[in-house]
Amino acid sequence: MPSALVPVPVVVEPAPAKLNLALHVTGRRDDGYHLLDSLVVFAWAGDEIQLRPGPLSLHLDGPFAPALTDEDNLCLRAARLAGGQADITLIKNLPVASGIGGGSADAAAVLRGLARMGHALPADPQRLGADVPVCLASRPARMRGIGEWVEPLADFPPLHLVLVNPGIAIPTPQVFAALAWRDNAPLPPLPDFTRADALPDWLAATRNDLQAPALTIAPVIADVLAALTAQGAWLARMSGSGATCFGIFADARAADIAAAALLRHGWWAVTTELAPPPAPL
Ligand SMILES: C[C@@](CO)(OP(=O)(O)O)[C@H](O)COP(=O)(O)OP(=O)(O)OC[C@H]1O[C@@H](n2ccc(N)nc2=O)[C@H](O)[C@@H]1O
Ligand SMILES: Nc1ncnc2c1ncn2[C@@H]1O[C@H](COP(=O)(O)OP(=O)(O)O)[C@@H](O)[C@H]1O
Repeated sequence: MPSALVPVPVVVEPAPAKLNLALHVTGRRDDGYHLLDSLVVFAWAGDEIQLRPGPLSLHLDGPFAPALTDEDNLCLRAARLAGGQADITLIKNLPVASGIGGGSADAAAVLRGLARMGHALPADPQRLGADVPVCLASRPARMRGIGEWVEPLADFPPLHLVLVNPGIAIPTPQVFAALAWRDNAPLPPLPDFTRADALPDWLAATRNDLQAPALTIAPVIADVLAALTAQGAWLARMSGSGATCFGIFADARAADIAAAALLRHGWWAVTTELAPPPAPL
């Protein structure tokens, strides 16, 4: 007689892409890390983490899995920091080293997933990366310090986004090292973003200070930004240390048309919207 199949419980945790809608570099600490003031949001487009009971192990799947190795993977480092055991599958949908926090979002998703399996969150998630605290929250937030101060925002308007990566991985330290000026003003005061035009007006008064140094390393970023603008984005800007750029469009149809055109350049391009916050832990 065949033995009864016992379903293995799976915890599925999304790892949404992190987007720095604005990023001002406001100083540098003695240890070389930079002080940031950034408005961060999270998009549906992202990786996926699956956790099954078992000894610690990692399986890589998805279109960008070949760009990664298992040993130094942030998923395993996150599980070790939390003292958790799990058989982890990472579906890698996001380009690697591309300014949208893929590794940090994966690490944060592993920590959230392990918490759902009964493990405590580590007290110091930023040891995994400066972006991990904001990725743990995974909701619109202002991020300061080197990333350890995260203030979630109460309300945020929906956005129709296109993410574009020209296929160049840029190491984050190289971009910070190429900064010409490190002592910029903080972000302007945050308005009530639900007010009509508050977000476009506010974004127009902000920048990504890492965009200029990234352009010196990967000039193709200028082509990506120009293509997003030509497709009708009301804002085209690089995220984090690049090279992924985002365009904000008036509606989903305009974003879809733009993404189709950008794919014809041979670039990675997806339409997406803001992700809902993770289920409470
Ligand atoms: C620049 C940002 C903006 O959100 O995003 P990404 O481009 O990585 O997505 C982040 O601050 C990146 O965070 P994360 O990728 O976790 O950085 P870490 O692994 O801690 O640091 C990688 C390296 O970047 C530099 N670094 C990072 C963060 C920071 N506030 N100052 C820095 O100077 C340091 O040289 C550090 O050695
Ligand atoms: N799960 C992971 N996903 C992406 N990158 C990872 C992961 N684990 C380790 N890394 C390493 O972390 C570095 C930063 O990758 P990533 O977080 O995608 O970039 P960024 O911080 O620019 O958004 C890469 O060099 C990559 O090799």
